[in-house]
Amino acid sequence: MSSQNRPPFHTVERLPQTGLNRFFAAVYACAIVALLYRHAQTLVNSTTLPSFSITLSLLIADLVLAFMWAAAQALRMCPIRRKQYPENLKKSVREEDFPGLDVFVCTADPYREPLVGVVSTVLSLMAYDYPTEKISVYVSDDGGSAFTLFAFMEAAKFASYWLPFCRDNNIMDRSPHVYFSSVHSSNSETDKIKEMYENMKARTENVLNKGEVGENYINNDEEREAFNKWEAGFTPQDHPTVIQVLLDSRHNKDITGHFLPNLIYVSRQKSKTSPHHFKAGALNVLLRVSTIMTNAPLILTQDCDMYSNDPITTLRMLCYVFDPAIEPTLGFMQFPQRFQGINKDDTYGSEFKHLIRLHPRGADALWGAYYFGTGTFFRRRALFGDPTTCAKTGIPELNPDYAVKNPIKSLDALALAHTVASCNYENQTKWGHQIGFRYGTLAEDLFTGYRLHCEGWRSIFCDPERAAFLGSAPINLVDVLNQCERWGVGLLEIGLSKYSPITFGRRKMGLPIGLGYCCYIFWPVLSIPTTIYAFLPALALFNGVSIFPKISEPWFPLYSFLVIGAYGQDFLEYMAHGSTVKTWWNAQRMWMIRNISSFSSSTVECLLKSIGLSTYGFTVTSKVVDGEQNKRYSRGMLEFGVSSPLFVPPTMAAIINLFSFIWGAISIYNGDTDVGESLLLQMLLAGCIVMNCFPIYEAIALRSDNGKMPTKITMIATFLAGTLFAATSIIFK
Ligand SMILES: O=c1ccn([C@@H]2O[C@H](COP(=O)(O)OP(=O)(O)O[C@H]3O[C@H](CO)[C@@H](O)[C@H](O)[C@H]3O)[C@@H](O)[C@H]2O)c(=O)[nH]1
Ligand SMILES: [Mn+2]
Repeated sequence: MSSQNRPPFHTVERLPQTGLNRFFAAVYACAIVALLYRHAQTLVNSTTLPSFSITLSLLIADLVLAFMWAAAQALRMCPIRRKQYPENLKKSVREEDFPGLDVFVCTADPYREPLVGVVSTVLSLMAYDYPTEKISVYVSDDGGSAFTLFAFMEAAKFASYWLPFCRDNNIMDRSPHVYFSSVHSSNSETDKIKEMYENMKARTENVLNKGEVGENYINNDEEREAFNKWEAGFTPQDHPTVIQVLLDSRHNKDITGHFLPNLIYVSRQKSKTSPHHFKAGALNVLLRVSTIMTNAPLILTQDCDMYSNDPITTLRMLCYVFDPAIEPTLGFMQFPQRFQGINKDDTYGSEFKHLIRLHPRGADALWGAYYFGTGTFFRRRALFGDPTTCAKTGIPELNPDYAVKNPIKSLDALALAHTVASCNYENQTKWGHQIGFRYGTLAEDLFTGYRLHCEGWRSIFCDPERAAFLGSAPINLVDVLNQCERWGVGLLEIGLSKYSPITFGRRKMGLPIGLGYCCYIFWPVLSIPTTIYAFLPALALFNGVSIFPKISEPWFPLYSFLVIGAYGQDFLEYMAHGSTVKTWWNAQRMWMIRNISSFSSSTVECLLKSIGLSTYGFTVTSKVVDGEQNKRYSRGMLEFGVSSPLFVPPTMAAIINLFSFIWGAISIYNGDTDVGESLLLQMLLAGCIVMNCFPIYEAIALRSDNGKMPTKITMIATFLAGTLFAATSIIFK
């Protein structure tokens, strides 16, 4: 059937708010210009050093905010929404014609990434409604752990029961971990599978707890030989390559006689002396190994905690692959990260509504959605050079067009796979620079997508109602802030490199797309204005110095409009997207905390890194759920507990704003009309920050559980806050 007269595989719709967004942007832009004019005027007229520095600080803060606002507007200009019709695809395309799919799953630490969750993710992906013999799952184990290999050996056995069970009963939750946590009453078949699952889980946990794969857990010589690779001296940081084919779709069948997908365990060679480029390096090894073994034209990259939540996601993706109008330059398709286990009002603002779900719709309309590291289907070819020229790798088998001849277990294929997984293989090659996932940043995901876009590849954002993938988000503040700090470092590494979106990106793709990227890449610079606004107005208030306009001045309504406009738009977008008021409130609180804590720390780290004083690396976010912590999280409490320096800035902001606010309130009560008049905006700002900091006061003074604020942090923050009060009172005098 020609593509003109068949029912559509997908549609695009422009979102109705576009006109309103544009109008509001025009008005708001005028207000920003007026504000900057006021700052310039005040700066010129300022006569004392304190007033000059205050105005300069506010000018810098507002310039950064204005820049980030402009960047976001690029994404608000014409957002679109896409829909897929997999039922139409199924009518027009035969299953035999579906392309092969290589799935990459990365894991890095069996202790921080619990194995039951990791194997459940992989099982959920193996169980797609897709011809099983066309799926190959490659697991990268950067933890170099025999326990991870053992867990996958167990999973391979369990798969031959689990896959037919899902298929025959049309199960939607294909992660066994998720399915068995919700299904209780059942029939004998379910009970049997559940028992097998529990058994697999128990064996995996036993091995991990014992710290060795005991002889009674090993079934045959092939398995024994595999574990023999963990000889003395084998450590996660220093070990040879281990590649183990656990399922071979040409030979291994499930209990109903269907072929199983390929399942391959890969732990690349590591050496303390060669850089391994974290996740990007792991993905490049999988890219090479899979090119040699199966070379499927499509690739799905997945984090170990992001399981498939919808078995037809692969069909949705094919709706674009089979569209000849889109296909030639289609580099990748991104499904948003969505999360399971987030509490009712999302205490830590983990869903990142704008960055993950709303802004990509705008980017999709401009050129293409961002690559978020997980939930992404790539065309293999896109990772090998621009749409017109395929990069040369020097090995015929390492070419996206190569037709694989050797079976995956053949000695030739395995030998070559070991070679390309060795740690020196990439030296003096284009890997990580022009081929594969890109190096040089801890935000390898965004950077790789960005470079692909610069090369001329496009991408598509699919956000179906039922989440395609669900993953875990950290449930304690220190993990949240550490994760953000890493992102911040990674993003600044891109922003400060020769690939900055302001220069390189704008030249390659034009201003709007370059700006759209700035919204992500320069996200950490929000630390500058947020820190200024969190401290300066309160410190000035305490010293009776007015830095904002009086109520009677004509500038007062301008300030009110700028603040209410920005927060109001954000609030309305949250509401329109089905959030609760509390969710929005938490998100804006976390915006403040992240900016003054994680992102200011990222900025410092990045500066230190650029002069060679820091070797900040990729710390894997823990996916372990602690029972007590989880209880407090579900009650919406902020979890401090450990003495992290990242808690100091928010605690200082809490203390300084509280004192200044109380001082202001007392002055007003005493009839000091000047405070009511000229310091009103500072009072309001301090009041809002105090409201945001309620959980911090609670953690300092009212809690006795393990998640309370450590006394050490309270003392350090109080001391620093006191120093700031003292210092400013000298300056302002
Ligand atoms: O040296 C490493 C470090 C991490 N990982 C894997 O990378 C994934 C993401 O790590 P995680 O600790 O979960 O980081 P997050 O901050 O949650 O991840 C977000 O941010 C990363 C970039 O910082 C992206 O790669 C991810 O896709 C994105 O979900 C996990 O599967 C890890 O196992 C490796 O394979 N090797
Ligand atoms: Mn993660």
